[in-house]
Formats: sequence, C-alpha cells, structure tokens
Amino acid sequence: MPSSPMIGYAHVTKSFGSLMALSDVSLDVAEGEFVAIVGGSGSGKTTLLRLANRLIEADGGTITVEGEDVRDVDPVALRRRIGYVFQSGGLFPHLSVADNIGITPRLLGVSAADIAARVDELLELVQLDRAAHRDRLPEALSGGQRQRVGVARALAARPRIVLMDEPFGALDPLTRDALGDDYRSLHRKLGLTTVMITHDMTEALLLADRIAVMRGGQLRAQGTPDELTRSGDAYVLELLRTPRRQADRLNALLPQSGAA
Ligand SMILES: Nc1ncnc2c1ncn2[C@@H]1O[C@H](COP(=O)(O)OP(=O)(O)OP(=O)(O)O)[C@@H](O)[C@H]1O
Repeated sequence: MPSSPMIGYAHVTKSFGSLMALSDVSLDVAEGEFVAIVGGSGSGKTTLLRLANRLIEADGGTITVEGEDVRDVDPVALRRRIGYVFQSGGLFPHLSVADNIGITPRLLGVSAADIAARVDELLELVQLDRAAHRDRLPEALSGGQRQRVGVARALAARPRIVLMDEPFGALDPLTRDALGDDYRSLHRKLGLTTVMITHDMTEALLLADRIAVMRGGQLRAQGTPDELTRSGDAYVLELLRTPRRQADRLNALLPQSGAA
C-alpha cells in the first residue's frame, strides 16, 4: 500500500471575495520529492503553497501534512515544522545573518551555545563563509547571499518539508543557476520534501522531479516532464514549447567546441 503523501491536497477550493483563487485542486507530494508549481501571475501558486502551513485557510477540501489534517495542527507548530523561503529572502533587516538564521531555534528554546553551533553548521551547508557573513546585516549582502541565508533560516529547525515561493526569481542567471543546483543537492542530501513556485518552466524542468501547472486557480496538469509533454493540455504544451525553442536556438548558436 502506498504511504500517505508528505503534503496532500484533495479537492481544495479557496475564494477571496468573489474571486475564485483555487478551484478543486488535488495534488500529492511524496516524501523526498521536489515538486515545482509553475504558472502565470495570479494563477493561485502562492495561495496553494500557503495553505500547507496555514498562512491561508481553505474554504473547502482537505490538506494533509505528514498524514495529519492541517486543521487539527496548531498553525504555529505547523510553521515550525515546515521551512519557508520567501522570494526576496524575507530577512529581518535589523538582525544579523546569525540572528536571522537562529530565530526559529531561539523561539523553540534552544540554548545560545547550540544556536551558535547550528548557525555555523547552516552557513557551511549553504556555502557562506562563516567569518565573513555571520555578523553582517542583510543590507550588506548580495541578492544571492541573502537567498542562501533565507535557505539556511528555513532549514534551522530541521524541517522535513521546505516550501519556496519563487526563491531565485530576482537573481542574475548565473547566480540563479548556482543556487538552484546547490539547493537541489541540499534537498537530496538532507532527504527533504520540497515544493517550489516558479514562473519559469525551464527552471522547473531543470530542478524538479515533478511539475504542477496552474492556470486561473485550476491545476491544469501534473507530472514528470515526460508526462507533461503527453498531457494534451494546450496551455501546458505552450509552456513547454519555450524552453524547447530556446534549447534548439542555443544549440544552433553556440559552437559545440565552446561547451567547456
Ligand atoms: N489576500 C488576498 N485578498 C484578495 N485576493 C487575493 C489575496 N491573495 C491572493 N489573492 C488573489 O488570488 C489570486 C491568486 O493569487 P496568488 O498570489 O495565489 O497567485 P500567484 O500565482 O502566486 O501569483 P504571482 O505569481 O503573481 O505571485 C490572484 O488573483 C490574487 O489577486
């Protein structure tokens, strides 16, 4: 018998006033999976993500996390079990890197010495030099460094699930690529279950095991890249056409000998 999903959405609906933000969405995320949610602006991606940690409450349907109905779990306890990475890092500007990373362990009553050790461990994990970054304020970091701190903070309480809302969207392409690859390695190494929002189908194809495509509050398709290509949904096929076209053009433009 298959085990219950780490995150399960069953027939979930959510409205804001007269606007139907999510309509009958069902999606399972298995333990250890990396799922990307792809879709245009306003398609319901953030709403879907935030229902899992009760930053938003559903109107209908059921959401489970690690087999428990989220309505039966205290929202604060739930949020401490689930790491969350914000688009712009979401760091507290007046707190140092170390204090930003240590904030959840501190709320959980971990001792100062253990927090300091955990901060060092996390900085190493996200590949930031400890001595150089520990005491800086977020304003003294590059966008990529801020996102690395955001990932470290999300992992501080050793969650098994990480939710990421467009985490690498605002970065230059090289930094974005490096961070995506590094996060993917962390996901595997720590045995995490990750759900990441992105506008970018190419990023989703390169990083995720499975992709869920949202449009107008509906889940249009979900599956591996191969399954998506066979979905038959015109919007999904259009989203897949762009990365394919770009890959073909790049292959034609870049001489193979330059691919060092
Ligand atoms: N708190 C709210 N009050 C009213 N409407 C909301 C609220 N949150 C979201 N919405 C609306 O619900 C719809 C879905 O929003 P959501 O943020 O989930 O989309 P999204 O796909 O994440 O978009 P983006 O990529 O622009 O962040 C949008 O039309 C949005 O305006």
